[in-house]
Amino acid sequence: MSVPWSVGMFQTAGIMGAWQLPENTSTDFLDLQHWIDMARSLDAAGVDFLFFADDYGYPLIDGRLPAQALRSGLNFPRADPMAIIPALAAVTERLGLVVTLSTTVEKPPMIARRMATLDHLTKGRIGWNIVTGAGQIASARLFGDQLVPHDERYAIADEHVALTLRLWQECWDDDGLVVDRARNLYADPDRVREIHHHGSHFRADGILTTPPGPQRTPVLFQAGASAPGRELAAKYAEGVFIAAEVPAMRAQIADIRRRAEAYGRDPQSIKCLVAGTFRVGESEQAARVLQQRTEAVRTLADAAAQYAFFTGLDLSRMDPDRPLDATANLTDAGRTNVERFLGPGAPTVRQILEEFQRNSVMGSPLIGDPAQVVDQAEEVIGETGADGFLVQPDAFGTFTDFTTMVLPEMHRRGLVRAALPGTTLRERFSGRPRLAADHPGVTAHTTVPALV
Ligand SMILES: Cc1cc2nc3c(=O)[nH]c(=O)nc-3n(C[C@H](O)[C@H](O)[C@H](O)COP(=O)(O)O)c2cc1C
Repeated sequence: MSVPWSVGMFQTAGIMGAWQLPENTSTDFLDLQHWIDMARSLDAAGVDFLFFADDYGYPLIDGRLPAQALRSGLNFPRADPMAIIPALAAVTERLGLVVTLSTTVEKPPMIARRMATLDHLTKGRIGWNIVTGAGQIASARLFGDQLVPHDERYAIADEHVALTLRLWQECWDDDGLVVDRARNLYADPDRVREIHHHGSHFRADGILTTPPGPQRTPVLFQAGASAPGRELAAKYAEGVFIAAEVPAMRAQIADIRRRAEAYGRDPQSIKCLVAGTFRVGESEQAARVLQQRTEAVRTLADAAAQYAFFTGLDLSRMDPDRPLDATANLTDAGRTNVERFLGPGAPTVRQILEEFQRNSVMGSPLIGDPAQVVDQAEEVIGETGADGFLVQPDAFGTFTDFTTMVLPEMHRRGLVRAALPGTTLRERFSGRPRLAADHPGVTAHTTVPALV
């Protein structure tokens, strides 16, 4: 736990909040101006970063997209957030930009090159959210691939990140790019080198052709809280996104920090951000009315389709009066939202559906006037040991309620920084320009002979 808190903002390149409400503007997500306006206002508000979740997958039940997912716009449709990022970099000065790329779908040199390019274009404000893929069943089908079993996806992710880090950390020295016209020397052959990686899942002999940007390696985030997900976070993440009930989040954070210590990392160097919904109004009454309007547009059928997206499980076919079967956790889709509902005092299937109808994956909202929601936020941070929030969009798909009502109250209490230090995302997020000295991207670094 640390003060000041880090504050990031959650989006997808799709519809957000309760799109059925007339005030919701997220239906403009295919209009670049929608994103430009949002990024500008977040830049002015001084939050740490704007984050885009992403996935090639979508809800799938019995091998088909359920009609309900289309009707209600559930994790469908989606655009590609990577295409939006450069435009946002051009109209903002301080805002960090964090984007998701899956280690199951993308190959290491592709991620390394795109992220290194974006590190330049954003002037060191880019971050990578490492995931193995929530909607992996639909994604594998779309790509014509076999569904890779859950734990193997994480083994692939581990090797993927190790290789991608080598491409960022080892191929170029800081002074490899010379651009000396008098000496006719563009890049120095003594300061650029091949890496060689021959692993179980990847093989690479070559060079990342993009020179390092201001951060060299983008800030590394991770999301996916199953046991192997927490292991991946403990090894590589600088920031982790979590969403669950408070006791579960406390346990997840403690577990990630414990595992990080076993990797020789400072456990406090991993910042854990709670995915928080701030349902705020000028008065508690106004906030409750907004919450009711938001809940009213979601049905139990919506909840079932969305649960299927995250877990591959069809709750609508299960006995509503019993808890999930313990074997549910053998699913080869995401497991965070299965593990979350197992164990002592486990809810029934009906209760899980009702929880998903209200809050989907994000846990209970903080509801009230600005002072009340910030009181609740302080409690969540105190009880979980988290380091800040990944703020969900409001009911209208934007962050206006947060930036105009909640953030000023956080500032008044000294919970967030008055001014952002440094210029890069990593400087602001963790106070250092590059990966920490105990990060495996640095400790695993071996000096490789340069080109001759
Ligand atoms: C705030 C937050 C953001 C997330 N963003 C993504 C995302 O962009 N893409 C994705 O595939 N999974 C994302 N996840 C994780 C998924 O919910 C899912 O748990 C994961 O991809 C599957 O891994 P698991 O088996 O460890 O749960 C996010 C989770 C949280 C809490």
